[in-house]
Amino acid sequence: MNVSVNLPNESYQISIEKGLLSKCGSWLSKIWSTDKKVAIISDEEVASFYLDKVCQSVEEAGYRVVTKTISAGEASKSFTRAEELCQWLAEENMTRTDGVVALGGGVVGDLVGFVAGIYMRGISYVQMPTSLLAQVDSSVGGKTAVNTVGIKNLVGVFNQPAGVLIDPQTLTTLPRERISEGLAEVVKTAAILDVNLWTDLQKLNSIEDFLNQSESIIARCCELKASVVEADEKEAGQRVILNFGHTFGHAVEATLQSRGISHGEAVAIGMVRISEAMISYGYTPKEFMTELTDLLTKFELPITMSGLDAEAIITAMSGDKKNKGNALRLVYVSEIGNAKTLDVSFETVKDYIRKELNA
Ligand SMILES: NC(=O)c1ccc[n+]([C@@H]2O[C@H](COP(=O)([O-])OP(=O)(O)OC[C@H]3O[C@@H](n4cnc5c(N)ncnc54)[C@H](O)[C@@H]3O)[C@@H](O)[C@H]2O)c1
Ligand SMILES: O=C(O)C(=O)C[C@@H](O)[C@H](O)[C@H](O)COP(=O)(O)O
Ligand SMILES: [Zn+2]
Repeated sequence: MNVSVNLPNESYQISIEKGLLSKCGSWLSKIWSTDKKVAIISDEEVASFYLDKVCQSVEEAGYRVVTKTISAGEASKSFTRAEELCQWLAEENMTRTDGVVALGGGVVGDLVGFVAGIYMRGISYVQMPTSLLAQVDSSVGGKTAVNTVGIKNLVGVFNQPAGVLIDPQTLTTLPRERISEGLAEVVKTAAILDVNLWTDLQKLNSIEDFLNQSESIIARCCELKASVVEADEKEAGQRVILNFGHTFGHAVEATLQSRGISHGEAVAIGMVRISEAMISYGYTPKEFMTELTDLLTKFELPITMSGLDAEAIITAMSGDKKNKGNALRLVYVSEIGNAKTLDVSFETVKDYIRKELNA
């Protein structure tokens, strides 16, 4: 299955097929000439499963290959890792006419996409996402970033990949809680963009049921995200709806890093929290909450979290990139499959959070 992302300057294809990773060299040769040197960057866990296979296929296609692995986990989305990777690319004499592959989950994708955007002011890169979250969301659309001063994705660039290769077979080695994590972004995508996908998700009985249909659901999520990115590549307006659940979610994720909360778990909690608030003010229909929490529970995701520190959440939210002056731009579901935004003063949000979390 192929999905196109049509942009004024950098259109690209997303190829989705079980087993495609073993043929990634010939896939790559349709995008890059084989005289390029290719730097494949992965994390240690993903590398242990897939790096040899990818290297072999890329070399067989005729490319010169160099490889680098980083530690797995969110802590790698840092300036320090980005600088180390830039230094390594320089040591390997990588030039602007060469190419970089991001092989891994959203952490590798966001970090490597950022490095590819700044090394020599830009070197071509492709995404080979191996986690569900990266296959349905982070590998598409060109948002790249590192975290700093306790704020998620504070520094980054919009940098579209030259192509995205998705092999849903990689989900067989992904731990179950990471499948759940990716399903949080699938639920988000359906909630804001596609009532049909929402009802399809409701018909699934379990994570296993989802895995049986993963290829078509991944493709649907990519199509939906591509349509938003095509309409508003750099988040001047409509793209902001992809941030549903992320204002509170990112703050939870940043403040609970030491407890090992994942992005998807934090987004699940964030979607529930914003929907609670928006239902209480009459912006989101009441029935949405039961449907949302039923889906999240079925996919083994949290819907609430105790012990959140209101002041730490407020501080993390102050760095949200959607903020406009002293207002927070909040994304809410107006009806299933549609989302809208509401600008609310930071003072009002602070009062609400203190009231809710300190109750
Ligand atoms: N750029 C975007 O648009 C966008 C969208 C959503 C999320 N994100 C970012 O993505 C990150 C989360 O991504 P993630 O959930 O993929 O986390 P991750 O990259 O940390 O991967 C999760 C874990 O799964 C392992 N893993 C990945 N693929 C595997 C496989 N096939 N088999 C076995 N293990 C595997 C990784 O080594 C890691 O330990 C966050 O930093 C989030 O901010 C970015
Ligand atoms: O692609 C987008 O746009 C998104 O907002 C997708 C989100 O799922 C993702 O977590 C993104 O990285 C959040 O972006 P940010 O701009 O809030 O850092
Ligand atoms: Zn997200």
